[in-house]
Amino acid sequence: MNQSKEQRILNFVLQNAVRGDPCSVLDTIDKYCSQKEWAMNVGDEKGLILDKTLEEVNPSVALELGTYCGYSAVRIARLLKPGARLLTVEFNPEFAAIAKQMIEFAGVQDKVKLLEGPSEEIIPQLKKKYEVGTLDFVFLDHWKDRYTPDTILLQECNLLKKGSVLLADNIIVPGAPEFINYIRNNPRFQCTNYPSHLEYMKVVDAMEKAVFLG
Ligand SMILES: COCc1ccccc1-c1cc(O)c2[nH]cnc(=O)c2c1
Ligand SMILES: [Mg+2]
Repeated sequence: MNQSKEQRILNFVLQNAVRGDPCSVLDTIDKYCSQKEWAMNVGDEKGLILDKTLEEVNPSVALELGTYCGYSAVRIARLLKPGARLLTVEFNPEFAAIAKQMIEFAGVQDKVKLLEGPSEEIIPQLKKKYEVGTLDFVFLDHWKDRYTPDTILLQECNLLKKGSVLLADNIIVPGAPEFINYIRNNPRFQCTNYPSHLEYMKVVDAMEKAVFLG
C-alpha cells in the first residue's frame, strides 16, 4: 500500500533531522514541504507569529486544536518553560500516529500530551480527565467551522480566565469568516489581526489573536 504524504514527511525527518533537536525537525519539515510536497503545517512565516505570541504569554498550560504532523506541537513545546505543558488534539488517527513519532523524535514528548478524538468531545474532559485548571494559550488550527463552537465550548467549560490568549490560523485561507464575525463582535475578547501568507506559498493569509477579558 503506497505511503501517505504525512508518512513521507515523517520519513524525511527521521532520515535528515537531528534526533532530540526541535529546531532541526522544524527546519527539515519546512524544507520538505517548500521543496517537495506542500502540506498544511503552520510553517516558518506564520510560525514566527506563533513564536512571538508564545513568548508574550509564556504559558504554563497550552492547548492546540489540530495536531496534523506535529509541526506546531514541536514549535510550541520547544518554547515552553520547565514544567509547562501542551495538550494537542487530533481527530484523524493516521495524523495522530505520525505526530506522536514526530514529537518523540524531536524529544519534546515530556512536554506534550497528544489527545486523539474530536475536539468537541475532548474539551469537556480537560478539567476532570486531564487535570487542567484553566488554559493560558490556545492555538486553533483545525477545521475552520469548529473555531467558533469550540471557542464557545471553552468558555462554557470555564477553561478560559482573564488574559487567556487564543491564536487562530487560516483566517483568510481557507478562511474562518464566521469565527472572525463572532470574536470581533464579542466584547469579552480583544482581537488583533496578523497579516501573513499561507505556509510555503505567496498566497495571502492571516492569524487572529483574541485575548479573553474575563
Ligand atoms: C486540507 O486543506 C489544505 C489547504 C488547501 C488550500 C489552502 C489552505 C489549506 C489549509 C491550510 C492550513 O494551514 C490548514 N490548517 C488546519 N487545518 C486545515 O484544514 C488547513 C487547510
Ligand atoms: Mg493551519
